Amino acid sequence: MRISIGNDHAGTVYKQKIQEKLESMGHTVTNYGTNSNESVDYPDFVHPVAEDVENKKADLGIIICGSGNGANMTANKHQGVRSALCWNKEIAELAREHNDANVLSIPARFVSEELAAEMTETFVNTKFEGGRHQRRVDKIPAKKYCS
Ligand SMILES: O=C(CO)[C@H](O)[C@H](O)[C@H](O)COP(=O)(O)O
Repeated sequence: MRISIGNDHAGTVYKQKIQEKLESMGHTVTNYGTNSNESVDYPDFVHPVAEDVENKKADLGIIICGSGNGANMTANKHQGVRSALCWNKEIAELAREHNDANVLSIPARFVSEELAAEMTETFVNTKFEGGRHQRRVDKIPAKKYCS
């Protein structure tokens, strides 16, 4: 898979570990940084990931900030992006199975590096179930209520 990844200063170490794991699994990773621990603004590093997913240049995105919320909010501003804030493997699995999430948002300051890597593996390896969930996912865009 083509996977784009972005993070702020809170997620640099986690990103490095996750990128290594994804590459060892055979995925092609595009890293938008930051690669430093110096304070930065998470939208600058999350928008490029969401744009790749929106424009189908990436199959999935991984975004990491301190709480996961700012990154998640940023990604979900993009058309066709369904970014899920996840804090355990079960939530990551459900985000794919039920919500067809295409971006995983990781709260680096609230999960261990090991759990972050495990959630990533689960997210990438889990398929959308479709069926009743497809109907619900189709209703997520707000325009469905405006037409
Ligand atoms: O969690 C975040 C956004 O949702 C960011 O990663 C920041 O870490 C958070 O806003 C805290 O910022 P700080 O400059 O590291 O104190």
